[in-house]
Amino acid sequence: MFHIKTYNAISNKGLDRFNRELYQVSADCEQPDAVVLRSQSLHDQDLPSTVKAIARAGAGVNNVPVEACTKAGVVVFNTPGANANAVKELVLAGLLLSSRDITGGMRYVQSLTEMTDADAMGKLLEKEKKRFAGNELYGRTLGVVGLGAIGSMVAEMALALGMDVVGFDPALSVEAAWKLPSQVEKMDNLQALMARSDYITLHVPAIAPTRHMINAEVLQAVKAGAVLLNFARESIVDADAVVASLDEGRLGMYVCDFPEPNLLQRPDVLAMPHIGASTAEAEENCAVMAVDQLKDFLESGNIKNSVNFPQINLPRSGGYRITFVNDNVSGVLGNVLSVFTQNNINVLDMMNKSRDDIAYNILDVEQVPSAEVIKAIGDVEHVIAIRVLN
Ligand SMILES: NC(=O)c1ccc[n+]([C@@H]2O[C@H](COP(=O)([O-])OP(=O)(O)OC[C@H]3O[C@@H](n4cnc5c(N)ncnc54)[C@H](O)[C@@H]3O)[C@@H](O)[C@H]2O)c1
Ligand SMILES: O=C(O)[C@H](O)COP(=O)(O)O
Repeated sequence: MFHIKTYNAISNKGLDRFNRELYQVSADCEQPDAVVLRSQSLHDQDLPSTVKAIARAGAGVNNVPVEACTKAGVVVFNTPGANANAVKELVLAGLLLSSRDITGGMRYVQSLTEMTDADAMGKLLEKEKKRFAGNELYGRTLGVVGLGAIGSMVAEMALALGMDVVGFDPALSVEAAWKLPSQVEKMDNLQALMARSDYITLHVPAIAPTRHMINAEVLQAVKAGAVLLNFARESIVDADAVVASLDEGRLGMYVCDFPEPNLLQRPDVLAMPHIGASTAEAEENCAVMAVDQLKDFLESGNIKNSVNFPQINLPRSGGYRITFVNDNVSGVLGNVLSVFTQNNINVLDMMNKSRDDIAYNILDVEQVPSAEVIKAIGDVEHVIAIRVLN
Protein backbone atom coordinates (compact mmCIF):
# COMPACT_ATOMS: atom_id res chain seq x y z
CA MET A 1 0.00 0.00 0.00
CA PHE A 2 1.29 3.46 -0.94
CA HIS A 3 0.41 6.43 1.26
CA ILE A 4 -0.23 9.78 -0.44
CA LYS A 5 -0.51 13.09 1.37
CA THR A 6 -2.39 15.88 -0.38
CA TYR A 7 -2.29 19.63 0.15
CA ASN A 8 -4.62 22.18 -1.47
CA ALA A 9 -7.67 21.45 -3.60
CA ILE A 10 -6.50 18.72 -5.96
CA SER A 11 -9.10 17.79 -8.57
CA ASN A 12 -10.80 14.44 -7.95
CA LYS A 13 -10.40 13.74 -11.65
CA GLY A 14 -6.75 13.19 -10.75
CA LEU A 15 -7.06 11.69 -7.26
CA ASP A 16 -9.62 9.13 -8.48
CA ARG A 17 -6.86 7.61 -10.64
CA PHE A 18 -5.24 6.24 -7.47
CA ASN A 19 -6.59 2.69 -7.15
CA ARG A 20 -7.73 2.64 -3.51
CA GLU A 21 -6.71 -1.01 -3.17
CA LEU A 22 -3.13 0.12 -3.71
CA TYR A 23 -3.21 3.71 -2.45
CA GLN A 24 -4.35 5.45 0.70
CA VAL A 25 -4.89 9.14 -0.10
CA SER A 26 -5.46 11.73 2.60
CA ALA A 27 -4.64 15.24 3.74
CA ASP A 28 -3.71 13.94 7.22
CA CYS A 29 -1.26 11.21 6.29
CA GLU A 30 1.79 11.42 8.61
CA GLN A 31 4.24 9.06 6.92
CA PRO A 32 3.52 9.47 3.22
CA ASP A 33 5.42 7.80 0.40
CA ALA A 34 4.57 10.79 -1.77
CA VAL A 35 2.99 14.23 -1.67
CA VAL A 36 0.64 15.86 -4.18
CA LEU A 37 0.24 19.62 -3.84
CA ARG A 38 -0.41 22.91 -5.60
CA SER A 39 0.88 26.17 -4.05
CA GLN A 40 1.30 24.98 -0.44
CA SER A 41 4.79 25.98 0.69
CA LEU A 42 6.93 23.13 1.98
CA HIS A 43 9.88 25.39 2.77
CA ASP A 44 9.07 25.71 6.46
CA GLN A 45 8.15 22.05 7.00
CA ASP A 46 10.22 19.01 7.87
CA LEU A 47 9.62 16.43 5.18
CA PRO A 48 9.08 12.94 6.68
CA SER A 49 11.91 10.59 5.71
CA THR A 50 9.31 8.26 4.17
CA VAL A 51 8.70 10.69 1.28
CA LYS A 52 10.15 9.49 -2.02
CA ALA A 53 8.45 11.91 -4.40
CA ILE A 54 6.57 15.21 -4.53
CA ALA A 55 4.21 16.01 -7.38
CA ARG A 56 3.35 19.67 -7.98
CA ALA A 57 0.03 19.78 -9.82
CA GLY A 58 1.04 22.91 -11.69
CA ALA A 59 4.06 24.60 -13.21
CA GLY A 60 5.90 26.62 -10.53
CA VAL A 61 7.94 24.66 -7.97
CA ASN A 62 9.20 27.65 -5.97
CA ASN A 63 7.07 26.38 -3.05
CA VAL A 64 9.10 23.15 -2.89
CA PRO A 65 12.65 22.95 -1.45
CA VAL A 66 13.95 21.32 -4.62
CA GLU A 67 17.64 21.43 -3.71
CA ALA A 68 17.08 19.75 -0.35
CA CYS A 69 14.84 17.17 -2.02
CA THR A 70 17.58 16.35 -4.55
CA LYS A 71 20.11 15.86 -1.77
CA ALA A 72 17.68 13.52 0.01
CA GLY A 73 16.96 11.57 -3.20
CA VAL A 74 13.37 12.84 -3.39
CA VAL A 75 12.03 13.22 -6.93
CA VAL A 76 10.08 16.43 -7.58
CA PHE A 77 7.61 16.45 -10.47
CA ASN A 78 5.59 19.24 -12.05
CA THR A 79 3.03 19.24 -14.87
CA PRO A 80 4.48 21.28 -17.74
CA GLY A 81 1.92 22.97 -19.94
CA ALA A 82 -1.10 21.49 -18.14
CA ASN A 83 -2.43 24.88 -17.08
CA ALA A 84 -0.89 27.02 -19.84
CA ASN A 85 -4.15 27.62 -21.70
CA ALA A 86 -5.87 28.90 -18.54
CA VAL A 87 -3.07 31.41 -17.95
CA LYS A 88 -3.06 32.46 -21.60
CA GLU A 89 -6.79 33.26 -21.40
CA LEU A 90 -6.31 35.32 -18.23
CA VAL A 91 -3.47 37.23 -19.90
CA LEU A 92 -5.92 38.05 -22.68
CA ALA A 93 -8.32 39.35 -20.02
CA GLY A 94 -5.44 41.39 -18.55
CA LEU A 95 -4.63 42.89 -21.94
CA LEU A 96 -8.25 43.87 -22.50
CA LEU A 97 -8.86 45.14 -18.96
CA SER A 98 -5.78 47.34 -19.17
CA SER A 99 -6.69 48.73 -22.61
CA ARG A 100 -10.35 49.52 -22.11
CA ASP A 101 -11.80 50.83 -18.84
CA ILE A 102 -14.15 47.87 -18.60
CA THR A 103 -14.12 47.64 -14.81
CA GLY A 104 -14.45 51.44 -14.35
CA GLY A 105 -17.34 51.54 -16.79
CA MET A 106 -19.11 48.63 -15.12
CA ARG A 107 -18.60 50.10 -11.65
CA TYR A 108 -20.05 53.41 -12.90
CA VAL A 109 -23.15 51.72 -14.32
CA GLN A 110 -23.69 49.79 -11.08
CA SER A 111 -23.39 53.02 -9.08
CA LEU A 112 -26.48 54.55 -10.70
CA THR A 113 -28.80 52.90 -8.21
CA GLU A 114 -30.87 56.09 -7.68
CA MET A 115 -31.95 56.25 -11.31
CA THR A 116 -35.40 54.94 -12.16
CA ASP A 117 -35.96 56.35 -15.66
CA ALA A 118 -34.48 54.14 -18.43
CA ASP A 119 -34.48 56.95 -21.02
CA ALA A 120 -32.66 59.29 -18.65
CA MET A 121 -30.18 56.55 -17.83
CA GLY A 122 -29.50 55.90 -21.53
CA LYS A 123 -28.86 59.62 -22.14
CA LEU A 124 -26.57 59.91 -19.12
CA LEU A 125 -24.53 56.88 -20.17
CA GLU A 126 -24.11 58.19 -23.74
CA LYS A 127 -22.84 61.46 -22.28
CA GLU A 128 -20.48 59.85 -19.77
CA LYS A 129 -19.09 56.96 -21.84
CA LYS A 130 -16.17 59.02 -23.12
CA ARG A 131 -14.67 58.69 -19.62
CA PHE A 132 -14.24 54.95 -20.20
CA ALA A 133 -12.71 54.96 -23.68
CA GLY A 134 -9.51 53.02 -24.38
CA ASN A 135 -7.30 51.72 -27.13
CA GLU A 136 -7.21 48.61 -29.29
CA LEU A 137 -4.62 45.84 -29.09
CA TYR A 138 -4.47 45.49 -32.86
CA GLY A 139 -1.19 46.88 -34.21
CA ARG A 140 0.39 47.27 -30.75
CA THR A 141 3.50 45.41 -29.67
CA LEU A 142 3.53 42.72 -27.01
CA GLY A 143 6.85 41.77 -25.40
CA VAL A 144 6.85 38.23 -24.03
CA VAL A 145 9.51 37.44 -21.41
CA GLY A 146 9.90 33.65 -21.17
CA LEU A 147 8.75 31.70 -24.20
CA GLY A 148 7.96 28.32 -22.64
CA ALA A 149 4.57 26.63 -22.38
CA ILE A 150 2.64 29.78 -21.43
CA GLY A 151 4.75 32.41 -23.20
CA SER A 152 4.51 30.65 -26.56
CA MET A 153 0.72 30.32 -26.30
CA VAL A 154 0.42 33.98 -25.33
CA ALA A 155 2.60 34.95 -28.30
CA GLU A 156 0.43 32.93 -30.68
CA MET A 157 -2.74 34.47 -29.25
CA ALA A 158 -1.37 38.01 -29.57
CA LEU A 159 -0.40 37.41 -33.20
CA ALA A 160 -3.96 36.21 -33.84
CA LEU A 161 -5.20 39.51 -32.37
CA GLY A 162 -3.09 41.41 -34.89
CA MET A 163 -0.40 42.44 -32.42
CA ASP A 164 3.31 42.47 -33.19
CA VAL A 165 5.18 40.15 -30.84
CA VAL A 166 8.75 40.40 -29.60
CA GLY A 167 10.26 37.85 -27.21
CA PHE A 168 13.17 37.37 -24.82
CA ASP A 169 14.25 33.99 -23.47
CA PRO A 170 17.97 33.31 -23.11
CA ALA A 171 17.28 29.79 -21.77
CA LEU A 172 14.82 28.71 -24.48
CA SER A 173 14.81 24.93 -25.03
CA VAL A 174 15.02 23.50 -28.54
CA GLU A 175 11.61 21.88 -28.03
CA ALA A 176 10.06 25.23 -27.02
CA ALA A 177 11.73 26.98 -29.95
CA TRP A 178 10.04 24.56 -32.37
CA LYS A 179 6.62 25.52 -30.94
CA LEU A 180 7.20 29.23 -31.33
CA PRO A 181 5.51 31.08 -34.22
CA SER A 182 8.14 32.35 -36.65
CA GLN A 183 6.69 35.88 -36.49
CA VAL A 184 7.95 36.31 -32.91
CA GLU A 185 10.91 38.66 -33.14
CA LYS A 186 13.84 37.71 -30.90
CA MET A 187 15.16 40.41 -28.56
CA ASP A 188 18.75 40.16 -27.35
CA ASN A 189 18.08 41.55 -23.90
CA LEU A 190 15.33 42.62 -21.57
CA GLN A 191 15.95 46.34 -22.01
CA ALA A 192 15.52 46.04 -25.79
CA LEU A 193 12.23 44.24 -25.26
CA MET A 194 11.03 46.89 -22.77
CA ALA A 195 11.88 49.70 -25.18
CA ARG A 196 9.90 48.09 -28.03
CA SER A 197 6.77 46.94 -26.19
CA ASP A 198 3.43 48.58 -25.48
CA TYR A 199 2.59 45.57 -23.29
CA ILE A 200 5.11 43.37 -21.48
CA THR A 201 4.03 39.99 -20.15
CA LEU A 202 6.19 37.81 -17.85
CA HIS A 203 6.26 34.01 -18.10
CA VAL A 204 9.48 32.96 -16.40
CA PRO A 205 9.93 30.68 -13.37
CA ALA A 206 10.66 32.12 -9.92
CA ILE A 207 14.32 31.12 -9.59
CA ALA A 208 17.35 33.01 -8.29
CA PRO A 209 18.29 34.61 -11.66
CA THR A 210 14.75 35.92 -12.23
CA ARG A 211 14.36 37.47 -8.77
CA HIS A 212 13.53 41.18 -9.32
CA MET A 213 14.43 40.86 -13.00
CA ILE A 214 11.93 43.70 -13.37
CA ASN A 215 13.62 46.38 -11.27
CA ALA A 216 14.17 50.15 -11.27
CA GLU A 217 16.97 49.95 -13.86
CA VAL A 218 15.03 47.79 -16.29
CA LEU A 219 11.92 49.94 -15.85
CA GLN A 220 13.95 52.95 -17.04
CA ALA A 221 13.90 51.35 -20.49
CA VAL A 222 10.11 50.97 -20.62
CA LYS A 223 8.13 52.84 -23.25
CA ALA A 224 6.11 55.66 -21.67
CA GLY A 225 2.62 54.43 -20.81
CA ALA A 226 3.43 50.73 -21.34
CA VAL A 227 1.52 48.05 -19.44
CA LEU A 228 3.33 45.36 -17.43
CA LEU A 229 1.54 42.05 -16.85
CA ASN A 230 2.79 39.59 -14.23
CA PHE A 231 1.04 36.24 -14.25
CA ALA A 232 4.31 34.48 -13.33
CA ARG A 233 5.32 35.12 -9.70
CA GLU A 234 5.61 37.92 -7.13
CA SER A 235 9.40 37.64 -6.71
CA ILE A 236 10.11 38.37 -10.39
CA VAL A 237 9.01 41.98 -10.01
CA ASP A 238 10.31 44.55 -7.56
CA ALA A 239 6.92 45.95 -6.56
CA ASP A 240 8.47 49.13 -5.05
CA ALA A 241 10.17 49.88 -8.37
CA VAL A 242 6.86 49.31 -10.18
CA VAL A 243 5.08 51.73 -7.83
CA ALA A 244 7.84 54.32 -8.39
CA SER A 245 7.58 53.92 -12.16
CA LEU A 246 3.77 54.24 -12.05
CA ASP A 247 4.09 57.35 -9.81
CA GLU A 248 6.60 58.84 -12.20
CA GLY A 249 4.13 58.35 -15.05
CA ARG A 250 6.50 56.06 -16.97
CA LEU A 251 4.81 52.68 -16.57
CA GLY A 252 1.14 53.13 -17.51
CA MET A 253 -0.37 50.19 -15.69
CA TYR A 254 0.53 47.03 -13.76
CA VAL A 255 -1.66 43.95 -14.10
CA CYS A 256 -0.78 41.12 -11.74
CA ASP A 257 -1.89 37.84 -10.29
CA PHE A 258 0.27 38.37 -7.19
CA PRO A 259 -0.87 41.46 -5.25
CA GLU A 260 1.22 43.05 -2.51
CA PRO A 261 -0.09 45.59 0.02
CA ASN A 262 1.62 48.58 -1.65
CA LEU A 263 -0.22 47.87 -4.88
CA LEU A 264 -3.73 48.16 -3.47
CA GLN A 265 -6.15 51.05 -3.99
CA ARG A 266 -4.41 52.27 -7.11
CA PRO A 267 -6.36 52.88 -10.31
CA ASP A 268 -3.26 51.97 -12.33
CA VAL A 269 -3.00 48.49 -10.79
CA LEU A 270 -5.27 45.60 -11.69
CA ALA A 271 -4.63 42.84 -9.18
CA MET A 272 -6.06 39.32 -9.07
CA PRO A 273 -5.73 36.67 -6.33
CA HIS A 274 -3.47 34.13 -8.11
CA ILE A 275 -6.24 32.73 -10.31
CA GLY A 276 -4.19 32.13 -13.46
CA ALA A 277 -4.64 28.37 -13.27
CA SER A 278 -7.99 28.36 -11.50
CA THR A 279 -10.17 26.81 -14.17
CA ALA A 280 -11.83 23.41 -13.91
CA GLU A 281 -9.94 22.30 -17.01
CA ALA A 282 -6.50 23.35 -15.80
CA GLU A 283 -7.06 21.90 -12.33
CA GLU A 284 -8.10 18.58 -13.87
CA ASN A 285 -5.23 18.51 -16.39
CA CYS A 286 -2.67 19.24 -13.68
CA ALA A 287 -4.08 16.69 -11.22
CA VAL A 288 -4.32 13.94 -13.85
CA MET A 289 -0.78 14.55 -15.06
CA ALA A 290 0.65 14.76 -11.52
CA VAL A 291 -1.07 11.57 -10.37
CA ASP A 292 -0.14 9.57 -13.50
CA GLN A 293 3.51 10.59 -13.19
CA LEU A 294 3.55 9.72 -9.49
CA LYS A 295 1.94 6.31 -10.04
CA ASP A 296 4.44 5.42 -12.76
CA PHE A 297 7.25 6.36 -10.39
CA LEU A 298 5.91 4.59 -7.32
CA GLU A 299 4.86 1.43 -9.14
CA SER A 300 7.60 1.15 -11.82
CA GLY A 301 10.33 3.60 -10.85
CA ASN A 302 9.96 5.53 -14.14
CA ILE A 303 10.42 9.32 -14.10
CA LYS A 304 8.75 11.82 -16.42
CA ASN A 305 8.59 15.58 -16.00
CA SER A 306 10.78 15.85 -12.94
CA VAL A 307 12.45 19.18 -12.21
CA ASN A 308 15.42 17.59 -10.41
CA PHE A 309 15.81 14.03 -11.73
CA PRO A 310 16.54 12.68 -15.22
CA GLN A 311 13.80 11.35 -17.45
CA ILE A 312 13.90 7.54 -17.43
CA ASN A 313 11.65 4.71 -18.54
CA LEU A 314 12.56 1.04 -18.48
CA PRO A 315 9.89 -1.45 -19.60
CA ARG A 316 9.52 -4.32 -17.13
CA SER A 317 11.54 -7.38 -18.02
CA GLY A 318 10.17 -9.65 -15.30
CA GLY A 319 11.90 -10.49 -12.05
CA TYR A 320 12.24 -7.92 -9.31
CA ARG A 321 12.78 -4.22 -9.75
CA ILE A 322 15.23 -2.19 -7.68
CA THR A 323 15.83 1.53 -8.06
CA PHE A 324 18.52 3.58 -6.42
CA VAL A 325 19.69 7.18 -6.35
CA ASN A 326 23.35 8.09 -6.01
CA ASP A 327 25.73 11.02 -6.19
CA ASN A 328 26.81 11.44 -9.79
CA VAL A 329 30.39 10.25 -9.26
CA SER A 330 32.27 7.41 -10.92
CA GLY A 331 32.31 3.86 -9.62
CA VAL A 332 29.00 3.71 -7.75
CA LEU A 333 27.12 1.61 -10.29
CA GLY A 334 30.08 -0.80 -10.54
CA ASN A 335 30.16 -1.20 -6.78
CA VAL A 336 26.42 -1.88 -6.66
CA LEU A 337 26.72 -4.45 -9.44
CA SER A 338 29.49 -6.16 -7.44
CA VAL A 339 26.97 -6.67 -4.62
CA PHE A 340 24.74 -8.57 -7.05
CA THR A 341 27.68 -10.63 -8.32
CA GLN A 342 28.76 -11.51 -4.79
CA ASN A 343 25.21 -12.66 -4.03
CA ASN A 344 24.70 -14.62 -7.29
CA ILE A 345 21.90 -12.31 -8.44
CA ASN A 346 21.46 -12.07 -12.18
CA VAL A 347 20.62 -8.61 -13.63
CA LEU A 348 18.01 -8.95 -16.42
CA ASP A 349 17.98 -5.33 -17.54
CA MET A 350 19.09 -1.99 -16.26
CA MET A 351 19.17 1.72 -17.06
CA ASN A 352 21.25 4.52 -15.58
CA LYS A 353 20.67 8.24 -16.15
CA SER A 354 22.16 11.30 -14.58
CA ARG A 355 21.26 14.96 -14.19
CA ASP A 356 23.64 17.46 -12.65
CA ASP A 357 24.84 16.04 -9.30
CA ILE A 358 22.46 13.11 -9.17
CA ALA A 359 22.24 9.71 -10.88
CA TYR A 360 19.25 7.37 -10.92
CA ASN A 361 19.19 3.68 -11.74
CA ILE A 362 16.55 1.06 -12.48
CA LEU A 363 17.55 -2.61 -12.37
CA ASP A 364 15.45 -5.72 -12.98
CA VAL A 365 17.00 -8.74 -11.26
CA GLU A 366 16.09 -12.40 -11.58
CA GLN A 367 16.23 -13.47 -7.94
CA VAL A 368 14.41 -11.84 -5.06
CA PRO A 369 16.88 -9.49 -3.35
CA SER A 370 17.15 -10.28 0.35
CA ALA A 371 17.13 -7.61 3.07
CA GLU A 372 20.90 -8.14 3.42
CA VAL A 373 21.47 -7.44 -0.28
CA ILE A 374 19.37 -4.28 -0.11
CA LYS A 375 21.27 -3.14 2.95
CA ALA A 376 24.59 -3.85 1.22
CA ILE A 377 23.52 -1.69 -1.74
CA GLY A 378 22.35 1.05 0.60
CA ASP A 379 25.77 0.92 2.29
CA VAL A 380 27.69 1.48 -0.97
CA GLU A 381 29.40 4.87 -0.75
CA HIS A 382 27.41 7.67 -2.50
CA VAL A 383 24.15 5.68 -2.65
CA ILE A 384 21.49 8.07 -1.34
CA ALA A 385 18.22 6.15 -1.56
CA ILE A 386 17.08 2.69 -2.59
CA ARG A 387 13.70 1.10 -3.30
CA VAL A 388 12.55 -2.42 -4.06
CA LEU A 389 9.40 -2.60 -6.17
CA ASN A 390 7.18 -5.65 -6.53
N1 LIG B 1 -0.60 32.72 -12.40
C1 LIG B 1 -0.66 31.41 -12.34
O1 LIG B 1 -1.57 30.84 -11.79
C2 LIG B 1 0.41 30.60 -13.01
C3 LIG B 1 0.07 29.41 -13.66
C4 LIG B 1 1.06 28.66 -14.27
C5 LIG B 1 2.38 29.08 -14.20
N2 LIG B 1 2.68 30.23 -13.55
C6 LIG B 1 4.07 30.70 -13.49
O2 LIG B 1 4.55 30.86 -14.81
C7 LIG B 1 5.85 30.31 -14.91
C8 LIG B 1 6.08 29.85 -16.32
O3 LIG B 1 5.23 28.76 -16.63
P1 LIG B 1 5.43 27.89 -17.96
O4 LIG B 1 4.46 26.78 -17.84
O5 LIG B 1 5.40 28.75 -19.16
O6 LIG B 1 6.92 27.34 -17.72
P2 LIG B 1 7.99 26.88 -18.80
O7 LIG B 1 9.06 26.20 -18.04
O8 LIG B 1 7.33 26.13 -19.90
O9 LIG B 1 8.56 28.24 -19.41
C9 LIG B 1 9.39 29.12 -18.72
C10 LIG B 1 10.32 29.79 -19.72
O10 LIG B 1 11.05 30.81 -19.05
C11 LIG B 1 12.34 30.82 -19.63
N3 LIG B 1 13.29 31.52 -18.78
C12 LIG B 1 13.97 31.05 -17.70
N4 LIG B 1 14.77 32.01 -17.20
C13 LIG B 1 14.59 33.12 -17.97
C14 LIG B 1 15.12 34.42 -17.95
N5 LIG B 1 16.02 34.79 -17.01
N6 LIG B 1 14.73 35.31 -18.90
C15 LIG B 1 13.81 34.95 -19.84
N7 LIG B 1 13.29 33.70 -19.92
C16 LIG B 1 13.66 32.81 -18.99
C17 LIG B 1 12.68 29.35 -19.85
O11 LIG B 1 13.73 29.18 -20.80
C18 LIG B 1 11.34 28.82 -20.35
O12 LIG B 1 11.28 28.88 -21.77
C19 LIG B 1 5.85 29.17 -13.87
O13 LIG B 1 7.16 28.86 -13.43
C20 LIG B 1 4.99 29.72 -12.77
O14 LIG B 1 5.78 30.41 -11.83
C21 LIG B 1 1.74 31.00 -12.96
O1 LIG C 1 2.61 27.56 -11.04
C1 LIG C 1 1.44 27.26 -11.25
O2 LIG C 1 1.10 26.25 -11.87
C2 LIG C 1 0.38 28.22 -10.83
O3 LIG C 1 0.85 29.27 -10.11
C3 LIG C 1 -0.85 27.59 -10.29
O4 LIG C 1 -0.90 27.62 -8.89
P1 LIG C 1 -2.16 26.92 -8.18
O5 LIG C 1 -2.08 25.46 -8.49
O6 LIG C 1 -1.99 27.20 -6.73
O7 LIG C 1 -3.39 27.54 -8.74
